[in-house]
Amino acid sequence: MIKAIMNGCNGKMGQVISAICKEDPQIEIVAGVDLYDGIKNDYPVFPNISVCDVKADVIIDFSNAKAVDDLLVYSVDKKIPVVLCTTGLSEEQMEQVKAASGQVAVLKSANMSLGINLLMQLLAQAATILAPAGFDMEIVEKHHNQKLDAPSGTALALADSMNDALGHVYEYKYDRSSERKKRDPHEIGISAVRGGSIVGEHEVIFAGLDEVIEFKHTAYSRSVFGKGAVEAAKFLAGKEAGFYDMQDAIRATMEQAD
Ligand SMILES: NC(=O)C1=CN([C@@H]2O[C@H](COP(=O)(O)OP(=O)(O)OC[C@H]3O[C@@H](n4cnc5c(N)ncnc54)[C@H](O)[C@@H]3O)[C@@H](O)[C@H]2O)C=CC1
Ligand SMILES: O=C(O)C1=N[C@H](C(=O)O)C[C@H](O)C1
Repeated sequence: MIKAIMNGCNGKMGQVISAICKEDPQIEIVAGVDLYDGIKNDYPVFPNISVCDVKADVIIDFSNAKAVDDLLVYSVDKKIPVVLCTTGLSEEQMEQVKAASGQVAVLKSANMSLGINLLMQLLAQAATILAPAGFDMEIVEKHHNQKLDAPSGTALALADSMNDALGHVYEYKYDRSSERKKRDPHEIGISAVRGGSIVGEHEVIFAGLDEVIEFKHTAYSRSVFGKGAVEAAKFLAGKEAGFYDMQDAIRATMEQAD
């Protein structure tokens, strides 16, 4: 049985993961961490990860960007692999994540769903054909009104998958209201919509001359992220130091199924 610490256990995703693990005989949450203590869980909950003294094989993190610095220190110090799902990290924090992965296994993904991870591969392929043919690339993402970061980590990851495939020559454009000028062909526009209880929608538009191709992913429930994160935790427990992503976990799960 894999023993997991749930960082951000009393949040929306923390509670989804808790419910999934309760039904899974391969993984158990042995401790939680959260600033908010208003939920009763069947494991001990600590207000900060630095005071968590429960032994574990892996940490699953869905918390807040501000919590990630302490999380990385703890993970490196205790040599516990971490599945890092929190979005909105700064560039400095991304450097810290990379540095931590030199000492412990870190799996970072802005989106744990199978659909988005497949979409990244499809977009890389589409971009290499459509961008040189003059198609403009735009991303529109929609999320619930409680989300703190914008644009979503997923929108940035989708843009990165196209930009990586195109040799990193594209700039990301988040706002067109500050200047009056035509769209630069070497930009990827990213727009964020916030409202109600939308779980997560990502639409990628390739707009060419007289034709438009659109790719769209809709998450109808948070369990698509939760299931992916739990599979990622099972994959990462016991792994040697290194930087892993969701594609690594999906590949391993598919190889096991064969
Ligand atoms: N990678 C993925 O597939 C997904 C990533 N996310 C990301 O995960 C994060 C959490 O999302 P939600 O659960 O929807 O948010 P939420 O706001 O419902 O939950 C976050 C929880 O973290 C707690 N928290 C805040 N500071 C903390 C600290 N220093 N230590 C421990 N806990 C702390 C909060 O009290 C709260 O209970 C966000 O960054 C979100 O964008 C969300 C869904 C999917
Ligand atoms: O905050 C959320 O809810 C989500 N955040 C992630 C992101 O920023 O991409 C993933 C998912 O879309 C839900």
